[in-house]
Amino acid sequence: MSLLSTLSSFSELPHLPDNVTKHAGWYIAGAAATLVAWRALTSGKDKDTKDLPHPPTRPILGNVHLLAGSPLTCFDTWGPKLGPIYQFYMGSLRWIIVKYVPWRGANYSSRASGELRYIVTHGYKDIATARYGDDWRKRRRYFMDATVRKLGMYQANIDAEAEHLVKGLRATKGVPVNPGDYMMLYTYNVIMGIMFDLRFDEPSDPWIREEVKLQEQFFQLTSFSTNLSNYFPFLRLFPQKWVGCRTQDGHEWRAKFDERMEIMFEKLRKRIVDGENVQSFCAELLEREKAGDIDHYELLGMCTSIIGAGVDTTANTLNWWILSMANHPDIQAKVYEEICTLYDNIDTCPKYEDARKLPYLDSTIREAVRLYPAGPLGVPHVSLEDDVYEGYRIPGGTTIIFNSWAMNRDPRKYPNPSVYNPDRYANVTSPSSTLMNGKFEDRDHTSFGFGRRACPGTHLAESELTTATAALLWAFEFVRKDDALIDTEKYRLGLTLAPLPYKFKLKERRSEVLQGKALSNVFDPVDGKTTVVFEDGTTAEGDLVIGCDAMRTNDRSPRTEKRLKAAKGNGGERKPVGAIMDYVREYITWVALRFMRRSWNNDTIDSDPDTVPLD
Ligand code: HEM
Repeated sequence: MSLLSTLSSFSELPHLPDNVTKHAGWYIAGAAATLVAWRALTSGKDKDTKDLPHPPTRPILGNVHLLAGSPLTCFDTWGPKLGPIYQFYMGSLRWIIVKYVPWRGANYSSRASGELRYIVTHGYKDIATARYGDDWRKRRRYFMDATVRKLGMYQANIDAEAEHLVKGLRATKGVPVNPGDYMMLYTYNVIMGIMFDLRFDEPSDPWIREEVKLQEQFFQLTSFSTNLSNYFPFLRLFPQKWVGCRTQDGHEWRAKFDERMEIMFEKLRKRIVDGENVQSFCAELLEREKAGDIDHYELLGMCTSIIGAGVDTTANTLNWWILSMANHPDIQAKVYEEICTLYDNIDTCPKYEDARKLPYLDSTIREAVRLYPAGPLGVPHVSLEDDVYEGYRIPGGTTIIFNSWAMNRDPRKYPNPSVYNPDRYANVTSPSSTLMNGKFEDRDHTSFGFGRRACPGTHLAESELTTATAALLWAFEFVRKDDALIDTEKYRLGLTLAPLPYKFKLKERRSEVLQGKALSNVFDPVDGKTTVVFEDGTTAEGDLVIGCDAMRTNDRSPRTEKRLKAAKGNGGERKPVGAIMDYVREYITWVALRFMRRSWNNDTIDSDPDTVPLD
């Protein structure tokens, strides 16, 4: 379900006017007649081309019922049988999924339309959902100017944030916390530093909690079950509120996000007016707005993309890397040894300039990015024009998913693909940001996307990951809570791919040196407890818990908020009958999806007569 949520945001259809509902019968009859006529007119055409293979489909549903469970597993099953390129149906929509198809040209570089996406981006005036064209190119160029050409200008910030990350975790004094919150604070602060020259101290800061909530709401707003009419257009014949289309929530989300951004911009303007020379990306954007190069909505849209794409992705990659270190003490020890031998100034927290010279550390990061891509199915692309690929017809406007998950785990390229083995990158020296622009076969992995839409934040992500991992490992040892390996093949697929909550201990390595005193931190492998002695003589012990649950703390969807307000009787706008309808709709959706899965989950590709024969 969660993946579908992500994917669904790329396939919404335009809204039909309300009066459609009055003439539903005529519309259905008209649509059926058009379909028959179209079939008659087009049959026999394109004799030289063929349709792509596809898994068995059900009338109306297509393949939605199979994907609703675990899409990655579903694609893992279909892929070996259907080959490197095949199609499947999301209700009435045909999507294509590819593996090892190195399309780089403009044709496969656009994005799909969608009503909610239109709302939350002020009409695609951002980077990530913008259609291919001059406006997208311009915004992407401005962004990359800051994060590639001028990255050096922000590096001191990133170094300082990595040190804050270490200090923040040390300051918890062994009280169990969720380090995932600290990773998120780190990546959010890096982005806020670049955009506004601003930072926050604590993950518990109300501004940060609100941010976590907004990101989660954004994800829910574009989720599968709230947008069923994307795939089943006949649902558009009903009032959209009945079928869960949450346009009003989309407007509210946008208003809230804009309000927060305007507060940031106001602070920035004031500092500039006061004569401060603020070096920040948004200060540059304000200049560009003044010069008429961009309008205010583009300004806000770009902020949406950068925060939306740049925080959770890198934070969860760090969570996966920590998990990998905790699972592999031998690998962890080797990285630490590399830090000790190659880094001269071991008494101070390493900075990027030193960390980037540690090849084994670099391999451990690449391996985590390969095995756990933040967006395992990337962001769907859309083709602009009709095309024929190896004899297959690919109509313009088709949604195309690049299956990074499968590509990164192909045993032909990565022997024992699910094993965390940094040595596979022993001879790779070029950064991913360089390799992704070279030959497809030479890439270290495909986690940063494809062609012209490939991630423009790759350089920044590389710098953030290198700086933070070196600082963390310099300061702490990650120790598994018990002997059993933490299961890395289970995950939560929400906004990005996140590990399930897992427990480990942070054993401080350098407290003595950092504090200038012979303080101790002792990990007892027998009872599994770590005791840290602090400067003031106090001691503490405890587990540190990491996991995606942190991303959900305090989370409440707009709908839940309204319900709570209504329940408290404090005048929430939603009337009780509206709340009941919400429950009923959610329940029906839930039952329907469970029913569909139970009824058809015995389907196999081979047993279905509709399946296109495979060689
Ligand atoms: C480990 C970290 C990251 C990973 C794995 C990652 C991955 C991706 C992927 C797979 C895409 C879609 C590419 C495609 O459509 O083919 C993407 C797009 C994007 N990413 Fe990243 N990303 C990361 C970090 C960042 C950061 C730090 C930023 C910015 C601060 C960022 C900004 C963007 C933007 C703006 C897009 C949309 C590009 C477009 O549509 O033209 N990403 N990213």
